[in-house]
Amino acid sequence: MIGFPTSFLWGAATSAYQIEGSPLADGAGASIWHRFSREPGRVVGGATGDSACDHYRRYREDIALMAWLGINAYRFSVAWARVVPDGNGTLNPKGLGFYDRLVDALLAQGIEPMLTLYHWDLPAALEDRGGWLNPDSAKWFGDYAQVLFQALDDRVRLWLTLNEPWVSAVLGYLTGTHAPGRRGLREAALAAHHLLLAHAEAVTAYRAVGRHRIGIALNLEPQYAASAQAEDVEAAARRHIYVNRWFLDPILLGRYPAEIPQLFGADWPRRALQRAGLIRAPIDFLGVNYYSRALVVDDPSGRPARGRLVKRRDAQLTAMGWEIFPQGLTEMLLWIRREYGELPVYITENGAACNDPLPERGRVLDPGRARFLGRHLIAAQEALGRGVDLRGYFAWSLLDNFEWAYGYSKRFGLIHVDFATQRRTPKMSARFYRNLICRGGANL
Ligand SMILES: OC[C@@H]1[C@@H](O)[C@H](O)[C@@H](O)c2nc(CNc3ccccc3)cn21
Repeated sequence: MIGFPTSFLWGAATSAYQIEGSPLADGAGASIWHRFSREPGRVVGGATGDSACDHYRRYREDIALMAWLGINAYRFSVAWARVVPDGNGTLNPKGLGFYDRLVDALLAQGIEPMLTLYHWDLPAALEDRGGWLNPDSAKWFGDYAQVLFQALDDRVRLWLTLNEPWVSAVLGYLTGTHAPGRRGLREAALAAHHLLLAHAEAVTAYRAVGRHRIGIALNLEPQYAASAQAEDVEAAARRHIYVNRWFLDPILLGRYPAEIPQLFGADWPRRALQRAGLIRAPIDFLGVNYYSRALVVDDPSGRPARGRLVKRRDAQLTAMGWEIFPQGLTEMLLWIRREYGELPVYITENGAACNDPLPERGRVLDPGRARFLGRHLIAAQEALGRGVDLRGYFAWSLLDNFEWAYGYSKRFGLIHVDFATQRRTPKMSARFYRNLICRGGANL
């Protein structure tokens, strides 16, 4: 088995709304998650990101933990409304100042920053102007990206435009389970199209001023038919288009999959097809967020892909109910290479929610998470050995944090957070990952 290259990035990932807290501090504007989490019934336990991990104030302590962990890279996101409180207008120097200090503190520890421009927390002021349904949203995002490129491209060398635009569009505009909580197939398709145009706007802007590399992080999930019956095989194929190709094709090929308008039918925004070519602004690398596979049965009532997810009776599941399926990571990475050619890839998220025990004498025994990480790193190593240009791995997540609609009820962290006291406790999985990084991933 081929080893990991010495240049391999061993990282951990977070996002602004999930860890920072202080959402309105120092002139920051509200985001759609600040607003959505306050709506009754939206988040388990009525939780909000008001405190989260208090990272806005404790970032130096957290960077010391990163240094102890031995990671050489850290993926974080910028809260758009901290930097541009009304989303498209006056800059907030204090908001930008936080990220300026964060980047400097990371570099001082030899930790490479990977900056995600957008991780679901749209400024609420832009939602009031239609949000991702407004055709101007691409320009709003491009203007915001430009501000960050100017301020940080002298130190940030790895940029991501969007985190999982599929989730933003589908959960934010179809199922309504994420902010802004709207429900409509037409809205989801339109939001998705504008998110893709926004991605292209930022990449194009970066080409004019940027000196380093820019990509996008996508949730990619291999779709398997639950049986050999033709209707299940076809349902899995439809969901593969819906979950994976809907975004990969326009970003990497400049066209939507032919099947997409059929899946959406009359709800598909007609002009989208003509403008798909604008979306292919060549990227330098692809971020793959991998958690699990999907097992699919035919479901004529399921919209838009007419497929339903099932679980094998003997499946090993995480605390999210997601099947633990490391081989799906190898297969997804190999498929991307076959389908879209040689493109550097980073695993920008991979991790598991576990029912961790409470800290006891300064220890949290989470063997399941350590095993999850180990098995997925073996799967990543397999892909490397078969020619995938894999550049790095970012464990989700550095810290237990605000897990969106699940609030604080699901823990993904390598480091336990007691949200009442903000005490951090590295888990067994953190020690496992630290030891693994120390030996460059050898002897997995
Ligand atoms: O759920 C764990 C993480 C989440 O905390 C991150 O913010 C987000 O980037 C993230 N994406 C996935 C995988 N994609 C997904 C699919 C459906 C619903 C929610 C997430 C998992 N996660």
